Amino acid sequence: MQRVSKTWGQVHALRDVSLELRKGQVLGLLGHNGAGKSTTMKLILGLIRPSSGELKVFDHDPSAVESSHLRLKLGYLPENVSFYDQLSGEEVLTYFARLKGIERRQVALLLERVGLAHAVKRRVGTYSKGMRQRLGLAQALIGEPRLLLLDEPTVGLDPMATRDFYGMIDELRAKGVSVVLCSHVLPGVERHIDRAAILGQGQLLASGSIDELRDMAGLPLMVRGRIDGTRDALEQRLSQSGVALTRLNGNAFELAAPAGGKLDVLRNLLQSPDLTDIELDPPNLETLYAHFDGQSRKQETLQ
Ligand SMILES: Nc1ncnc2c1ncn2[C@@H]1O[C@H](COP(=O)(O)OP(=O)(O)OP(=O)(O)O)[C@@H](O)[C@H]1O
Repeated sequence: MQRVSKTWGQVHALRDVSLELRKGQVLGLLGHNGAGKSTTMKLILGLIRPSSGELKVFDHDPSAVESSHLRLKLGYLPENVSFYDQLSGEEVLTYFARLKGIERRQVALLLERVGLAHAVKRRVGTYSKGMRQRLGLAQALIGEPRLLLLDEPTVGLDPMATRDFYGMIDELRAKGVSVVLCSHVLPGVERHIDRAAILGQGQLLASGSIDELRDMAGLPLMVRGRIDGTRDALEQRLSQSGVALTRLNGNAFELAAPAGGKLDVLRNLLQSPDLTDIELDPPNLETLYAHFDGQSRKQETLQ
């Protein structure tokens, strides 16, 4: 995507967004409600066209009529999956496979892969929310797509099913499948994505690998530890390098080591003979998301 904008009347759903996704990469697309995530997915699918800018999927304009063959390479799980309730899971998937021109043979394998083998003959109307979501995933995987677009894929999945889902994403990534993953459920996502793009009010607030986002944000490393005896000496030593120590219960403490000076702080800590425990908590995806989103809201208030 090169400087892509999309407007709906007065609404700027996307403004000047540039993004790139390579083969076998998983991109986490993050943003608050209405930030432009679904719009981005619909543009990639060719369901809508950009108001300006350029968008290419496998080197083609996805909305061009002659690009209909492209759709065979794409798999899409919409945010709200809805199926024909009167059909069984097997019938639903067979129907979607036929629409995509894919052999029925895949249907049973896919249902097994998403853990629905026991319910293939049951009517979808009797499925639980998580089972419907699994069926949605199976539908997105029909025809072994090269690019998967998943809108809130783990909504309704229990912790084990969520773990299985991310295991599946890791396998697909290893096979060279590219994935765009929209999620509001951030904990646990960062290990499975190569890059994150954070959208806010239709604008790209930040994008890069987790390490790049950490460098950009310059947030401190949170350090928690325990010390045998008094914390006074350590407190004094750290205050010389401008780091304040917060006393917690018992003889535990917490401090925020500045991004640029964290190694100095850690060396200082490790030299303390009384240190009995230490835990490091680098900024995670949730903290980074809150940072970039908060920064853009602050700027908006100032304008
Ligand atoms: N067909 C449409 N007509 C008018 N406005 C639209 C249309 N589709 C989206 N919008 C607007 O574009 C903006 C971006 O919407 P989008 O659905 O892309 O957000 P989102 O990030 O997917 O949000 P959510 O997390 O709530 O699903 C919103 O202000 C939305 O109201």
